[in-house]
Amino acid sequence: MAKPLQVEVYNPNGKYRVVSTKPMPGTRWINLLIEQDCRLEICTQKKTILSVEDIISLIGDKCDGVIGQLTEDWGEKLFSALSRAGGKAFSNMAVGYNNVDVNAANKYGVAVGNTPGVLTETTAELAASLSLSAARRIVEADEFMRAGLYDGWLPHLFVGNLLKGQTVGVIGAGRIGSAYARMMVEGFKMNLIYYDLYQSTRLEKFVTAYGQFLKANGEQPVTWKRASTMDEVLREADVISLHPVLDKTTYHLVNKERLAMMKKEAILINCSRGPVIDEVALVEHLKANPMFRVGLDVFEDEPYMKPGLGEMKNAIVVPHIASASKWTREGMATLAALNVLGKIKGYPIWSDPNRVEPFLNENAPPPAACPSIVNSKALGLPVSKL
Ligand SMILES: NC(=O)C1=CN([C@@H]2O[C@H](COP(=O)(O)OP(=O)(O)OC[C@H]3O[C@@H](n4cnc5c(N)ncnc54)[C@H](O)[C@@H]3O)[C@@H](O)[C@H]2O)C=CC1
Ligand SMILES: O=C(O)C(=O)CO
Repeated sequence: MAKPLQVEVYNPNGKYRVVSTKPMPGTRWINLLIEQDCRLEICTQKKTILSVEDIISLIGDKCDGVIGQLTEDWGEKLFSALSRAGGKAFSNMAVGYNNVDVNAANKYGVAVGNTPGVLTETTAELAASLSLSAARRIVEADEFMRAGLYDGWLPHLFVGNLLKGQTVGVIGAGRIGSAYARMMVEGFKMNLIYYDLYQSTRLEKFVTAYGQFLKANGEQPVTWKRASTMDEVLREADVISLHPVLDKTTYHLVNKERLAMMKKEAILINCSRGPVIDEVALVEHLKANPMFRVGLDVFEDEPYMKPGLGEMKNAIVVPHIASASKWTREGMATLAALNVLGKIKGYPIWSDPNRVEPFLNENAPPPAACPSIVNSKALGLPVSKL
């Protein structure tokens, strides 16, 4: 028999058994669970990505709920194991849940939570950082400096792109895409073109109002346009940032043909999910177009990069850190724990997953609701009146 995974146990006599597959930042989430009579078991095994078998062993014979990670494969096997153990709730510590087979969860009556809202600005800030770093070639310049190659100012040294007055393109203007768009428009006075299945009226109103403000101050106003196709964004924008969910419709959304539509000196940013870009085609495109630059937080075969990507000077690569601010990660842990706790306690579902602030206020008890359950309708769960 395989050796059991290492766990740390809090409140051993708690009535409800909750498992967290990883230690998570902060302590509030731990306290919230143990104050509500949960025995919490946190897997502390030194193994970055747990297998399905590892998680089945953590679930064991009795488990009321699990807090898991986006690196885990939550499908039929795990939901059936959780259901057999009496579990009714699982929450990803992430807003994206492409690692979860929601139909399988529905089949076993397991509620699936995610953590929207708390990571919107943090993720958008990283997309903005990558945009700036790519435009001004910051990583290349840093490497050059550290290599001792700088021997004096030169007119052509690391010349990049001025963002002001250029066009920023956003694909997927939901919570994060809209926050990124606002940062780039307001911060750098860029014009906006976006593509989404839905109209983002709040974003449009923001850019209109900011444009009017600039005009009233004698400056060139910024503009916005909602594109009717994604290709329009790719052709027109100078900086393009990808923020859709990953599903069948967005897999390889950016492929060889679409890369060819983009401007030769365009910048492409991906802080959504790796498979939204065909990474093999991207490597070829980067090789053929040295002035084209990318900033990537996510990768098609995470944690691996496709061959050649790591050697490309025109690529900035960071290890899926877009949501990595202390406040956000602690908030994600809190929301994930409250999703599981709320379902165990029979609480209703919070009516607006875009308005999660009441759950994050450390000076007040959280509302008696599950902050965000993605399959609440399918399971017929009641909605909170709060
Ligand atoms: N790199 C990281 O650390 C992080 C990555 N993410 C990723 O970002 C994604 C978006 O998060 P939110 O903005 O909170 O979600 P959201 O649901 O508010 O926004 C997603 C948007 O994508 C749009 N969309 C869906 N299919 C599309 C298509 N085929 N073409 C164009 N637009 C499409 C939707 O209409 C929606 O407006 C998450 O699902 C997750 O995968 C989120 C947080 C951190
Ligand atoms: O929340 C998500 O979807 C993430 O990728 C976490 O950073």
